[in-house]
Amino acid sequence: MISAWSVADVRAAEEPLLAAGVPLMDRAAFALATQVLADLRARRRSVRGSRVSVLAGAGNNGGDALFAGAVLARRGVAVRAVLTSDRVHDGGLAALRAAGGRVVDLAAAPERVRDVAAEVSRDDVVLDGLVGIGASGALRGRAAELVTALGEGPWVVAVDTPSGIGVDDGTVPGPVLAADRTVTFGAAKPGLLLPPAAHLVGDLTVVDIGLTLTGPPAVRRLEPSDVAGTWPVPGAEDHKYTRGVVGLVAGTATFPGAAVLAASAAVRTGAGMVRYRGPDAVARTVLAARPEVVTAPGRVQSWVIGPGVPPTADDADDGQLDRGRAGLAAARGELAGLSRGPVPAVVDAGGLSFVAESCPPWFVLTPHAGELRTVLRRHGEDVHRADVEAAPLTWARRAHELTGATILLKGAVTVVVGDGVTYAQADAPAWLSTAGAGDVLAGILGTMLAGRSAEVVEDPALAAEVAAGAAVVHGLAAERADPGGPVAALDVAEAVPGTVAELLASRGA
Ligand SMILES: NC(=O)C1=CN([C@@H]2O[C@H](COP(=O)(O)OP(=O)(O)OC[C@H]3O[C@@H](n4cnc5c(N)ncnc54)[C@H](O)[C@@H]3O)[C@@H](O)[C@H]2O)[C@@H](O)CC1
Ligand SMILES: [K+]
Repeated sequence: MISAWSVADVRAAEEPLLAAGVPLMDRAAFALATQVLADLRARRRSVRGSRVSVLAGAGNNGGDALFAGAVLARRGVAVRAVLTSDRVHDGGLAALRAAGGRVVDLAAAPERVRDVAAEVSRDDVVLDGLVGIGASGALRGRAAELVTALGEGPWVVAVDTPSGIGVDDGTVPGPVLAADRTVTFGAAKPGLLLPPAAHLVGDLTVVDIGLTLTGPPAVRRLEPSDVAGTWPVPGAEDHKYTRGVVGLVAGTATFPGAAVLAASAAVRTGAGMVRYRGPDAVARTVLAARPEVVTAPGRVQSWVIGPGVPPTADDADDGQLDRGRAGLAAARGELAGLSRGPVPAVVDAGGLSFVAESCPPWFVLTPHAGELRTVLRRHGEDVHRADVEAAPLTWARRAHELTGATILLKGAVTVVVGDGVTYAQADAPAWLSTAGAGDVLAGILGTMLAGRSAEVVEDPALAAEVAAGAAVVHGLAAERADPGGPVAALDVAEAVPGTVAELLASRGA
């Protein structure tokens, strides 16, 4: 798992060490320089004679970059520091000069921004030390002008964070130089994992500078090993009810495919059984694709409600909205017969249209940005889809506060907000953004929740962890279905058994 801590937590962890005179900046700068040397060797074989620009802002972030520049200059790299502010870290600047680095002061010569940007663009590596965890708002002044003027070209290494991202919330309020690599100090920061800023981070390298971070992380990212470690493997005593039965309310005569995709994914993820609830015509289509599915009512350990169901009854919902409402009531534990007490539920697509009332955390809503906007508007928030896309964490959190449910906000980076926990999962290859991918995710998640049904109802934070785990499995299955090309949703579902087998095999490794 990658854990990210807030700026306040990182500063609190630094404080006692700085008071004790621990040379944190030296450690950070040395680790940064070591990484840049490795990148230079990998990219152009020889370090000597290569050219590096250090973009240095006013604070300690610039200090890190300048000290690293000094280390590089001593190794024979031609280093140019570009200063964007009339303040600069004196020690860092002195070290760079002493090591033979050149200095361009843009604060003193603002008219040179374009020319300097053109020169910097031709370098082998650019170190972005304009601003780090001290950033407030969008990048301003000469720093903003320089970043805007810089074209594509050099390999960009961001120092601690890509300058100008919302370090705690992952927003991108203004110009940011997209990094190929981010070397971050002490711990990852939330904005490095959260969208949209996460798309500007490149490869993330977390450097240990001796900070001890206590308390829960602000944002986590599960890795495959985390999912492998908690996957329920059936034993000799298990049967379909202990494995978990998934109740599925999905599809209509107009959208039968969603039911097939969600059912296939649930079967392929290892559900003890899938009970399909829906119109006869759709049930026949589902059975034709997956004869393992059962259509008789009975006990379930989780519900999946809404894939392929329209949001309003006027759009020929074929009775699915009523079946979905009944399923949700059962998941609350209010309908004896359909389940024994409360069970987890995945609420997707059309199912989202009736989650107005307060939900327990074991309800996982799985909207994309447009659907989240609709849920929020129903709760009185004046919000547009673009707002959700610009600040996914903020709005997923708000939806969690308003509904009580765990929120899985789908996107290239999926954000999951549950009871006191947040996950940001970047598992999905871009090829996965196709019709039906969400239906498959719902089936995978429903099965994973059914397998740990009682635990999820008992532990308010667990639904979020399972949801993040489902995003991992979904992404891995997509890669397996087609490494590097177009991928069809049903192929992703079919790739889940191999994915799970690989995860389980890695447990012993
Ligand atoms: N505190 C420490 O002990 C350590 C700090 N480290 C480095 O220090 C950084 C934090 O240093 P600082 O607290 O000095 O803060 P930063 O260097 O991140 O930024 C503060 C400076 O940037 C300016 N600034 C803020 N927002 C801006 C914006 N939107 N546009 C343009 N300029 C803006 C401010 O006026 C201020 O001068 C970390 O990110 C890390 O790189 C590391 O050396 C590790 C140890
Ligand atoms: K930076």
